[in-house]
Amino acid sequence: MKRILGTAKGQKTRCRRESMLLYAVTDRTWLGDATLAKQVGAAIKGGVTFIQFREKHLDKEAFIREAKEIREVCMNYQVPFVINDHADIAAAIDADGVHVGQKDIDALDARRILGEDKIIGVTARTVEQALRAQEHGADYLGVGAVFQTNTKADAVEVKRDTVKAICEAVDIPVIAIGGIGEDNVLQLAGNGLCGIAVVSALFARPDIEQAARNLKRLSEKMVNQ
Ligand SMILES: Cc1ncc(COP(=O)(O)OP(=O)(O)O)c(N)n1
Ligand SMILES: Cc1ncsc1CCOP(=O)(O)O
Repeated sequence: MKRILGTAKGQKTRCRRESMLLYAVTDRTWLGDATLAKQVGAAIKGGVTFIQFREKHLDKEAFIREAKEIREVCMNYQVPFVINDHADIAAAIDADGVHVGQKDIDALDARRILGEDKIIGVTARTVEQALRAQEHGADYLGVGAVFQTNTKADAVEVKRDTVKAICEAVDIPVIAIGGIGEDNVLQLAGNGLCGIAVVSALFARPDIEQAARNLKRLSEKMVNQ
């Protein structure tokens, strides 16, 4: 069932649709001599509108240290900053929110941990999951993998019809993720998406700022087509 949410006067919007246009998910795989903070800075300069800190191989101490550094960069540029999986760490370092999957804590529990003002993103691969997440207070949905990806070993493909059905079913912003690059962004047009989430199409590129510029332009075109 559709629920009217959003931007009416006096209503709280934790998550503006414009911030979902180009959502970057961090990954240290391609760091080389750079720092993640530098890479994230370049991505934001190029037009990234949202950052998710997703690091699967750091111990807790390094995770928190690095997350605080990236939070600082995002604060300087006033770009929303969420943490993947760990609502407790998001609360501890005062991140803007958390992104959780179907195997992580539920949005209701994340909301209990983070409070009313923080952003909660949820991964959804079916309309049922999407509606449940919305009902449980999710602020946006990440849907994917929409294309083949080498970045997430256990990624499951979500068909285009399902992406469209999810966008039609919910009122919160929906972004696509998984295997998205400059060559295929426009294939996502016409489904009701608010933007794209990318990892390798940014962080594996030698010129991250330029890659962000290109992806932002394409995402805008995709959303408005
Ligand atoms: C924006 C966005 N969408 C989907 C995901 C995937 O989340 P999840 O299913 O929890 O998988 P992991 O990221 O934990 O591997 C995401 N991270 N971001
Ligand atoms: C985190 C995640 N969730 C579904 S696919 C994916 C990885 C996307 O990475 P890439 O943009 O490099 O394909």
